[in-house]
Amino acid sequence: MKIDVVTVFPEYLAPLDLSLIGRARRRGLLDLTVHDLRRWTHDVHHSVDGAPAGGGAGMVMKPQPWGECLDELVFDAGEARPHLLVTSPAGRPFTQETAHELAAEPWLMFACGRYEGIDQRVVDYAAERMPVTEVSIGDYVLFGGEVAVLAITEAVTRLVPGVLGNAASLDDESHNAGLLEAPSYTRPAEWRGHEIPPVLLSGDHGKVERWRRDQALLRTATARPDLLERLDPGSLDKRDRLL
Ligand SMILES: Nc1cc(-c2ccc3ccn(Cc4ccc(CN5CCCCC5)cc4)c3c2)n[nH]1
Repeated sequence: MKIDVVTVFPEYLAPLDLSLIGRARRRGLLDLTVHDLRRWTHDVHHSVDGAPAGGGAGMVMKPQPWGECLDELVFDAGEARPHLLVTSPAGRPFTQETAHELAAEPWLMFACGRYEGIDQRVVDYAAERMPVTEVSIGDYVLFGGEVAVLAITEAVTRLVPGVLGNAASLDDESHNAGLLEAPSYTRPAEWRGHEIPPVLLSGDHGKVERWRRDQALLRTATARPDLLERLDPGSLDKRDRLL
């Protein structure tokens, strides 16, 4: 998978050099490049923003640097086109389902805005030439798009084959699709007066699986009853319904 990230704070994306994503990059599983948008400015101050048309608070990112960035990274680089992801508080909510959709794409490009966002014409112009999705990681307003890109990049790249060493972790997620995960424990068996639930030390895999399913249902009913509403009724067995 090829990923390009365009930002005025490339150092904000330094965590992408670490851990499993860093290892996947070094192994050639991810071709990830972070670009400084100021590379496509030409004034002495490398300015990337302007006063909002029609007035209002803050500043807006001007279109010219973004246009020249797209020229160099996309239009002048060949026929292929990325899926452009523009993070925004007003975007489509990013979910695990979105992560799976994006993990299947060959080329993603993230546009990290700052200030009050990017001139809308950049999004409209790009959408005439490639798939563009405005995406939000939650109903709160960040200073800019970089944190959202870090979150999305982690969620997507852990689904790319070979990136997450122990593929079993992904299987569990698919098993409990739609529910929150059950609580996890590791040794010691007793810690500051708190014990590991005995069933998990019983060696009875059937009982353990059943206990984890029950816990996932109870946790979901408590923290995210909305997810239960959306569950396919066929995925709940008779016992599940009794909980
Ligand atoms: N999930 C999520 C993604 C982002 C995100 C992503 C990208 C950028 C680029 C800039 N900002 C900051 C910003 C954006 C918009 C406003 C204007 N808006 C007016 C009406 C009320 C809400 C705010 C203010 C500041 C960004 C914020 N935040 N949260």
